[in-house]
Amino acid sequence: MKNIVLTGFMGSGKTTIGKLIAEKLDIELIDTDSEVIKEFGMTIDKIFEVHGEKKFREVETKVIERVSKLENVVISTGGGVVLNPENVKLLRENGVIYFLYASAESILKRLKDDDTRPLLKSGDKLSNIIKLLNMRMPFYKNCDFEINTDILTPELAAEKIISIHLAKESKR
Ligand SMILES: Nc1ncnc2c1ncn2[C@@H]1O[C@H](COP(=O)(O)OP(=O)(O)O)[C@@H](O)[C@H]1O
Ligand SMILES: O=C(O)C1=C[C@@H](OP(=O)(O)O)[C@@H](O)[C@H](O)C1
Ligand SMILES: [Mg+2]
Repeated sequence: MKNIVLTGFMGSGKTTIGKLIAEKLDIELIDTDSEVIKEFGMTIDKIFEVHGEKKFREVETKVIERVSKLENVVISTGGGVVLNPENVKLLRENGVIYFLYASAESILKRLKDDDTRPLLKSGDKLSNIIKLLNMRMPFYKNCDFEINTDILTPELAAEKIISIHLAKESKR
């Protein structure tokens, strides 16, 4: 089976929905953030603080180079993975890309008490989300399927992706 690759903004549900899909299909989940955390031996927040975003992105791409070679897995990406076209190209080789859409308002609701995302830590959270989301939207739109998570529970979003994916696989 081709990999199920989840993309989308911070708080769109990539980690949560990826876990559910992996459980339901009984396949492995790779969360690229967890892989980067393992490489550095520190949290994302600490990596940004100590090494900076540029170094984080370099290691993130190394992780993508490795995990994109796998097959039959779910890959939950970090929200910035799609900014590098090379990452997207690699992920497409063995995978189908599902963009999890969430509105700025939903993202704020989901992340208002979160302090683990360095890019949303300083300044006004809603205006940061709107600015980054608008800038990134063309990158997210470069996907195979778009799933609107504003109107779905994680459980239903997982089921929807599985049904699209299995239908697509059966036609290959
Ligand atoms: N469809 C959804 N509806 C409501 N809350 C959600 C949904 N998807 C995710 N969440 C919540 O949003 C928060 C961030 O989810 P997470 O999976 O970490 O997002 P991401 O990995 O895309 O940054 C979590 O608290 C999660 O429970
Ligand atoms: O959007 C981004 O640039 C980032 C998203 C985060 O992952 P989630 O999308 O899982 O929150 C994490 O990779 C890092 O904080 C940077
Ligand atoms: Mg995540």
